[in-house]
Amino acid sequence: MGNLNKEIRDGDHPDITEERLKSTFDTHKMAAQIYNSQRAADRRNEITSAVLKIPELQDIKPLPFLSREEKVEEAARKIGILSEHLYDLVNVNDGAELYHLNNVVIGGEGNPLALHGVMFIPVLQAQATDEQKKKWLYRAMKREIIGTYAQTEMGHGSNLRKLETTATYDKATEEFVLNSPTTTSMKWWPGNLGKSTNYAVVVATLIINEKDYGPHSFMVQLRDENTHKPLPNIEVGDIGPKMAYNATDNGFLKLNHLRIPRTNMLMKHVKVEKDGTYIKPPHAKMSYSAMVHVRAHMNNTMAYFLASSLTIAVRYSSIRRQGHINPKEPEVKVLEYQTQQHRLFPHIARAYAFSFAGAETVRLYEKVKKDMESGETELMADLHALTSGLKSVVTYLTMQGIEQARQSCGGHGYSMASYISEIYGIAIGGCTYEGENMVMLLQLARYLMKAAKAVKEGKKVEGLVGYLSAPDNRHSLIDRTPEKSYDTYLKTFEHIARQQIFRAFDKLEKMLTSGLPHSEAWNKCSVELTRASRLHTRLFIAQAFARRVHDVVDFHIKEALDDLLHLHLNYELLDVASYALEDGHLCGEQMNFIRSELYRSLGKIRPNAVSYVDAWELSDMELRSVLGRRDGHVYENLYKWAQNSSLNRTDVLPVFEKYLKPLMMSARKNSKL
Ligand SMILES: CCCCCCCCC/C=C/C(=O)SCCNC(=O)CCNC(=O)[C@H](O)C(C)(C)COP(=O)(O)OP(=O)(O)OC[C@H]1O[C@@H](n2cnc3c(N)ncnc32)[C@H](O)[C@@H]1OP(=O)(O)O
Ligand SMILES: Cc1cc2nc3c(=O)[nH]c(=O)nc-3n(C[C@H](O)[C@H](O)[C@H](O)COP(=O)(O)OP(=O)(O)OC[C@H]3O[C@@H](n4cnc5c(N)ncnc54)[C@H](O)[C@@H]3O)c2cc1C
Repeated sequence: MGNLNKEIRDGDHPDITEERLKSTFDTHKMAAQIYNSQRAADRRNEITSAVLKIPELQDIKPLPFLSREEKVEEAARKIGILSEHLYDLVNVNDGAELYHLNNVVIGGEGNPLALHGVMFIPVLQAQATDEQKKKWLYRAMKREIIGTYAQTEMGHGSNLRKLETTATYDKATEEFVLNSPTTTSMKWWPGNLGKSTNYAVVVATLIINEKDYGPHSFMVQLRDENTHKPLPNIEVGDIGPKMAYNATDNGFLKLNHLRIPRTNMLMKHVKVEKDGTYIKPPHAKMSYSAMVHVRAHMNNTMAYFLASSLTIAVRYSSIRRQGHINPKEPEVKVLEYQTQQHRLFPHIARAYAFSFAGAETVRLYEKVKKDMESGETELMADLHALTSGLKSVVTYLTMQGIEQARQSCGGHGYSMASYISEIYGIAIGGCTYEGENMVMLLQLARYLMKAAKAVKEGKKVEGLVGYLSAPDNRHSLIDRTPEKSYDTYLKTFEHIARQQIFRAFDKLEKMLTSGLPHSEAWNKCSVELTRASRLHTRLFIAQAFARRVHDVVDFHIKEALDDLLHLHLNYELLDVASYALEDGHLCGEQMNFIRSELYRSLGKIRPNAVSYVDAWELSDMELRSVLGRRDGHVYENLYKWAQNSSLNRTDVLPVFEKYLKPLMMSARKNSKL
């Protein structure tokens, strides 16, 4: 049968092997849970092995030692080589395989085709007519052209209805005139817009006969297909270095009365006829589909970022020895400290939870996408509410978890050798892109307030907000349930979310009744509203985790996931317990119960800690971290890694003669006086 932990190899650091030998579950079977099927988990490993055999696809040196130009070039070089091998390495119609290939070969810092795959192709798939697909989509899929999604402007990102770029219809020539009238109207931020792409779907405010029809999508050719020079009336460039993600050329774009044919507006759902007649889409927000596409997939991306940093931190914590618990025994692995466990294990549980919630979200997204193809839009509001809440909560909690992982690695966590700072930098972009987190929490709040209103009016609500109509206990039964029955926990989460939703609703209603205009009342309640959204979303995440554990058949996997779920529920509940203490739903005694369950959980997770992160099956190539090495041989490799520093090329730097020597000479001269 072999070892349950599939990462064990001869020659590994004995401390990490010791951890792996304790595994109570088969890590590859657990990978099947994380990646949603055994086949998907197998394919990831097959792809990694195949990539490792292609020398040109390996990093030329550790990425932190590359300049920005070198990063951009490296990513482009690899994209070129990948194109030659693509069909041998992956099924190009499988998004998960492509995503994995990208993570292994290129990593998260970006590449010239990042937005091409993530938004340009999806927006064409969703919003282009069949004729437009023939013209652009199939060429895009073959990579004959490279595109991006250019929506955000220097002055407006969140409030799409105030985009300043205009697309004015000229009936006489049957063209749209695209114009950026001000500095703030310049497109600013779109990934790969700066230097890589030659096409973009540009989102602009449609004007017909001086009437504003709001944001619409237009296909714009930016650069000559052969010379790559920007076309006339187009200014385009890179916006400069960012916190991270610097292999990507996020760009700016200024359109100067650029004329494009009428047929360049994406018209699957919405139309402008030759005579300027506007035909409405079946749902006003269908053109927001590319954003919903990314939001729906972000849970899994964030779970991946979180799992990556935890893999690094937990593996490192198993070989790092410092201090004593029993003074008579040798120094312990830092993973033995309860504080270290409390710092890391709840985030491991969250990474699993986000992945399971992500799988449910993608399923709903796929259904809505299919419905939309036939003009059916009923579930769009549910999906928008769910993805708005999840993208906000999951990115925020991921940020917290990655930072804890960094701190848990002590000083070496701060070195780029850990690579955690880059992962952090890439991940936290998610708090902002695809809708700033507060803005998106407030979108969910609109949906929750509608549901609360319906309940107050005596109507029954269903689906994601069904619990608002369900019976509630005055007091939580949390300490009176048999072990491994999570119903009472979930009921307590429901109670907390319900109370906060109605608290925000009542506050809003009171202000409205007092005569305050809706938008002002809304603003004055917005902190309470975002709290309601967060609690509703955290309930969903806990429910999705419990649903998955419930469905698992394999005994050992179920047991291991059950331990994580138990930790998750106790940790998360403690985090939001003040809401339940306020109205006496939980009492002090129950808080003690939750705390002691949490500490018990940490102990239960401890022997499997390395295996829980190993189950993500993240190879050394994709982790790019000295601290997170699979074999645990960190110290000698830290030293090797530092040799890459260009400062070590000579023993004495020119700055010595130029600045330091004169400084010291003059100081010495002065002290002799
Ligand atoms: C490797 C990987 C790592 C790295 C990968 C890195 C890739 C990064 C790529 C990043 C790309 C980007 O950021 S692209 C740019 C992303 N930009 C954004 O996300 C902008 C965020 N802003 C918005 O989405 C909008 O402006 C929003 C906030 C929703 C407000 O829109 P509006 O003003 O038009 O609408 P409102 O008046 O607020 O709402 C009117 C009604 O419409 C509903 N509504 C709004 N949007 C809806 C939607 N999508 N579907 C259904 N319904 C919707 C609302 O719920 C309301 O319903 P009722 O309540 O019933 O009336
Ligand atoms: C890494 C990265 C990649 C990106 N890629 C792309 C891309 O490919 N294509 C593209 O088009 N864009 C892209 N963007 C832009 C991104 O989508 C926007 O920056 C994002 O939507 C936020 O909008 P904003 O910058 O206007 O923020 P702002 O709205 O200016 O936010 C500033 C503050 O105002 C608050 N605020 C704003 N409106 C409200 C409100 N109504 N209620 C309460 N508070 C509010 C926010 O909460 C925030 O605290 C990218 C951004 C980043 C960081």
